[in-house]
Amino acid sequence: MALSGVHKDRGELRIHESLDELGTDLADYIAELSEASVKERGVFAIALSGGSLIGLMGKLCEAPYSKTVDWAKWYIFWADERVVAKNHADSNYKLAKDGFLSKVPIVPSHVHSINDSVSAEEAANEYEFVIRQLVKTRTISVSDISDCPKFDLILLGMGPDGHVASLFPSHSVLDANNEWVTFITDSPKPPPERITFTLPVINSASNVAVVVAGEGKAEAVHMAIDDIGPDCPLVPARMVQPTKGKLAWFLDMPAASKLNSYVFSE
Ligand SMILES: O=C1O[C@H](COP(=O)(O)O)[C@@H](O)[C@H](O)[C@H]1O
Repeated sequence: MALSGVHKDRGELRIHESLDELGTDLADYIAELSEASVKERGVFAIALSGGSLIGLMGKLCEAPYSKTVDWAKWYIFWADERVVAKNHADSNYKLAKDGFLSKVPIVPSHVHSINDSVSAEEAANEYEFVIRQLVKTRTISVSDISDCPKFDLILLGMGPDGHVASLFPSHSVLDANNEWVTFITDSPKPPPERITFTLPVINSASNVAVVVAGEGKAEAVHMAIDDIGPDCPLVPARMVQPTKGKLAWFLDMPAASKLNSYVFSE
């Protein structure tokens, strides 16, 4: 790893020389959390995002992880999904299925994707209902300080505008705090109809990792991590602050290139 350290209030920073190195570190991190969770709870409840994240998780499909991870204990969810057919090029499910889920022996009934044949509102409600049933059986743990589900790991990407999941800057979706899963029909990034975990759910997870690569996201990384002062706009990624869980940033050098140098001091 090129640089690593713990920021005073923005979690662990893991900055990598290359995407290859980032991919290996990310696979190690996920495999370690899976092992710890299976040991403690017997299962691993992980929520994926779409976008570049899935490609960066690719090493998990290779040795040694393909053989050593206890895939039968994994339960898969999505932190956000586009409300399109599952075979549509924009589907986060399709992306994960083609790039990851079809390459490892995850139990098909453990893969919890949205109902793509209903409205965004209904899909969000149904998805929350599914999660509620799995919280009752403790397949998904429950937060001890809120009524929210406590996923073992939520993996997030981040857009150049600082959005995470489908929580976009200056959008009212950022204020949703009565639901676990909500919906939008006016996403500034196509497609417009999406469902998304709300901030309280993301911030109740045991572990949240934000995985970001590329110079085009350097400004958003700076806004999400550095001390930027009260007058700067609050990007959604900065609102990711697990209450009791751990936050980790997986960055490549170009994405980290606008961070203030003091963050590297540890
Ligand atoms: O629209 C979305 O974008 C973000 C970021 O995607 P990336 O390709 O820039 O990494 C993604 O995390 C989210 O799941 C997706 O729906």
